[in-house]
This record gives sequence, C-alpha cells and structure tokens, in this order.
Amino acid sequence: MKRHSPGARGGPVIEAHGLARTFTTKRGRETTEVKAVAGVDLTVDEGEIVGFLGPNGAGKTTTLRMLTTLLSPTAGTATVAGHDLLRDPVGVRRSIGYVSQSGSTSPVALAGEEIVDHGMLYGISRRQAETRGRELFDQLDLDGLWQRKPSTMSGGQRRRLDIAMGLVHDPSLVFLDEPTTGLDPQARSNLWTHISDLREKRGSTVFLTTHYLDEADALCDRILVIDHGSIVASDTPENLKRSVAGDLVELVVSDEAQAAVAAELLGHDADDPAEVEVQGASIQTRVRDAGTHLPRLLRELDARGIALTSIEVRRPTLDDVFLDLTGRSLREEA
Ligand SMILES: Nc1ncnc2c1ncn2[C@@H]1O[C@H](COP(=O)(O)OP(=O)(O)OP(=O)(O)O)[C@@H](O)[C@H]1O
Repeated sequence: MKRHSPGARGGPVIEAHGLARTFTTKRGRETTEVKAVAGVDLTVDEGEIVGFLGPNGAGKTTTLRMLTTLLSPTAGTATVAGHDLLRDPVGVRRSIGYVSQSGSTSPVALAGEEIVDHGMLYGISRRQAETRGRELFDQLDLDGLWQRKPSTMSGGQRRRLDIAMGLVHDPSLVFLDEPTTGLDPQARSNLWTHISDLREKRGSTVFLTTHYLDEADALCDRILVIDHGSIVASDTPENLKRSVAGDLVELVVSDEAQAAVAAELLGHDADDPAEVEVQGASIQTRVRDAGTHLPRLLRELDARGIALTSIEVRRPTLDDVFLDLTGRSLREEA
C-alpha cells in the first residue's frame, strides 16, 4: 500500500491502528452483533485530500464518527490532529472540523448568528468568530446571506454554509461526510473548487466520504476503499486504475468476415488472450498500456488488408477498480 501522496506536505495528522466498532442490537431475547468496522489501520498526512469510499454499509460513517469522537471504538487506538482519540477527545474535537451528512445548521436561525454561536462553542471569541465567519462567507460564495435563514437558501448554498460552520474555528483537519450528495452537477463542481482551496489556500487536510467516483477522481490525492469493515485499498486514483485492469480496446472491422483474424491479432496484446470478445464486426478486450501496443497492431491489420471502421480505447475507471475490489459497482449504489 502506498502511504504518501503528492498532496502530502507533512507528517501524519491521522494515525489509526486496529480501530474497530461492533454494534450489539437486541430484539426480544435475540442478540445480534454487527462488526461495522473490523480493525482499521490508516494514516493521513498533513495537506492530503483523502477520499473514503465503500459500498453501502461498508463502515465509512462509523469510521468517521469514531475519528471525530462521536462514537467510541470497541477496540483500537488513534491519534487525530496530535491528540489521542481515547485519552483526549476534547483536544481532538477542538482541532477538527466535522461536516455531517445532514449538516448541523438550524433551518430557522439566521446564518451569520449560527456561525458566530458555533465558533464560540469551540472556544473562540465572538469577535474572532464574526471575522472568521465573514471571511468564510466570502470564500465560499455566500456573500449577502449573513442575515438569511438556511431554509430560504439553495441546496448548494446550504451545503456551503454547513462547511463554513465546520471551519469557523479554523481547524487544520476537516472531515466531510458526503459533502456533495443531493447537489446538482454545477453546485458539486463548484464545491470541489472550494474543497481544493481549503488545501491550496489554508493548507488544510481533508478526509471525505463520497459515493461519487468522479468526485474522488477529481478531488482526492489518495483513495481509501473500505469493504465489510476493512480497508481493501489505499493509493492514488491513477495507481488504483492502473493496478486493476488494462485499457478496454474495441475494434470494429469493416468486413465482419475478417473479425476472427483481427481478434487473433488483438489477442496477442490482450491481458488475457482467452478474454477477447467478438460480436459481429466488433472485437473487444483489455490491453495493458494500450497506447504502446496499438501502432504495431494497426500495422499488422493493415498488412493483412483488414480495414477498421472504428477503434476506441477506454482507460479503466474507478468504477472498474471498485468492481474489482468489492465485487460491486458503486454506480449502481449511488
Ligand atoms: N447504531 C447502529 N446499530 C447497529 N448497527 C449499526 C449502527 N450504525 C451502523 N450500523 C451497521 O454498521 C454497518 C456499517 O454502517 P455505516 O453507516 O458505517 O456504513 P457506511 O459505509 O457509512 O454506509 P452508507 O454508505 O450507506 O452511509 C452497517 O451494517 C450498519 O447497518
């Protein structure tokens, strides 16, 4: 597993060892145990934007709630923002920002007042909270909304207000639980810019969960994949894509009668020569680093007089990675 990513600027700000949580539920005389998180080791370095991905019920929110002190682990240890999770939960809480899935703004209080109250709750003065709050409103495109109730804001504005609340006490480490769920594509990509800016302009470390693979791909230096309560991968999006599968190559020959010969030639480059699919005039397979093989393939096809109507190369996506690692497609679940 790769630990340090290009975004990393310093030492670890999260270090967890064997972090686990079992839930026990009782129905009548029957007791059921759910191992929501089964002993997680993870490291996040200062300045990284790390995406935490996994199928529904994999243990993402439970891990996040443990790392933010909202839930106590049944086993394991962690240091978060320089404080021991078990011995100094107050120290952890004061040093981090946490934006939950549902957010924490009241729909009826005025946005500015809420931000100030929230900052004071974290021990900063009213004046500091107001200065910082107004600065965040400016940075997060919330100008003019200080005196507005969240119930009158758009989804994107409300989500940015949630983020401002999580940042008002100036934490160096921010946890975002599904920050863009429910937003339209434009509001999502706008929020991505703001999240990147947290790192670029403030040097913050960001740990976020998401169901959107394009989000993880665009935003994260590193992706952690959790499945059945255990981490199953940790690497940059590029390395993950490279590691699971070759590029998908599809050739369409002009003359269907030549498909078998073309398939044989393509088979020489295939990851698995037994996995070349032919359907009518279309032939497809996976080829590692297709770009380096295609010129030769094209010359060979030409030499045999096989003309193509099209050729398409698709790089592996994070969904391919996800499918490979968990046996499930995140796209189906989102
Ligand atoms: N309070 C609880 N009591 C009992 N079981 C729980 C509790 N909270 C979570 N679980 C179970 O723990 C497992 C992990 O849940 P968790 O919410 O961490 O998953 P998740 O990866 O965040 O899922 P999602 O993507 O759907 O939000 C699930 O099987 C869930 O049903």
